Amino acid sequence: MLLMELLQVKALSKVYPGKINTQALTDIHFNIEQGEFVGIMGPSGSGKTTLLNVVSTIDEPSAGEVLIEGISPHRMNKKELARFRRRKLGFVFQDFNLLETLTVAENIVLPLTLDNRRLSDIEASLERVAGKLGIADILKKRTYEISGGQRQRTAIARALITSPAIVMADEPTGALDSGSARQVMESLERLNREDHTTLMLVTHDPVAASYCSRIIFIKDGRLAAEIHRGESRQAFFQHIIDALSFWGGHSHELSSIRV
Ligand SMILES: Nc1ncnc2c1ncn2[C@@H]1O[C@H](COP(=O)(O)OP(=O)(O)OP(=O)(O)O)[C@@H](O)[C@H]1O
Repeated sequence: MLLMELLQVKALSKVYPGKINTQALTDIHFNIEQGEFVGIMGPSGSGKTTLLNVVSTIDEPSAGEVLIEGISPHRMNKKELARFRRRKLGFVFQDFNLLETLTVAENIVLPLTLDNRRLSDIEASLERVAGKLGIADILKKRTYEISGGQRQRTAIARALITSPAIVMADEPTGALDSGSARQVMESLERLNREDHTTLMLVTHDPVAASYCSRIIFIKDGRLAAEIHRGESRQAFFQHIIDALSFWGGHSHELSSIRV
């Protein structure tokens, strides 16, 4: 497949109005190509979540433009935007956002049932994503009966079931122990490698970030640096640590971490 700019972010700024305005993002430019796995890092308060929220249409930009597959979702009306989100975007959150009263399977297929798909299509899609995420054997369980890592893999399966253009994740490993975090990141890496799923995630965890193919650092709401992964995840991890100690962002916590 030809490389294509799946996401284009142009001159993006975000101001939160208040007694004193907060300039959370200033003149951000970057692109994500189809099949990339991009991490966003930076110190606390640097604007990572704001960036993800504006790019993922949860929030509105104050200036500038976001294009997804060449289309500007921020110009859509409410109904168009809801449909665009459901079909084109996959969301993964730190705290999973699963419905406790539903089973794992029911949670995963929710976006399709909301879209009135045929039952046979829904079942085929469920089988496909559950297999990919290694959760085929827990589909009948309720979400309170499964582990944190399994919950997050359920949430990822739900994000993927519509075959979205891009999956966006905010601290997907933030609520997990290191072993479950690793499994979740390995699942995401596999989805990216085998299916060319395009992923954008915000993380402060350099181990999680080392599974990405590119990291964009932001500081004080501006783009600060960008690094690419070569062959080895170990070497990329070291690059990330070096960049964090230069640009700021949790590097002091890392002295004893194993990759
Ligand atoms: N809803 C809001 N209203 C006003 N100011 C906000 C709002 N959300 C974030 N901010 C401010 O915007 C700036 C960027 O915040 P943001 O949450 O995007 O940073 P972050 O890099 O994700 O931080 P963290 O790593 O701590 O989650 C901060 O100064 C923050 O206080």
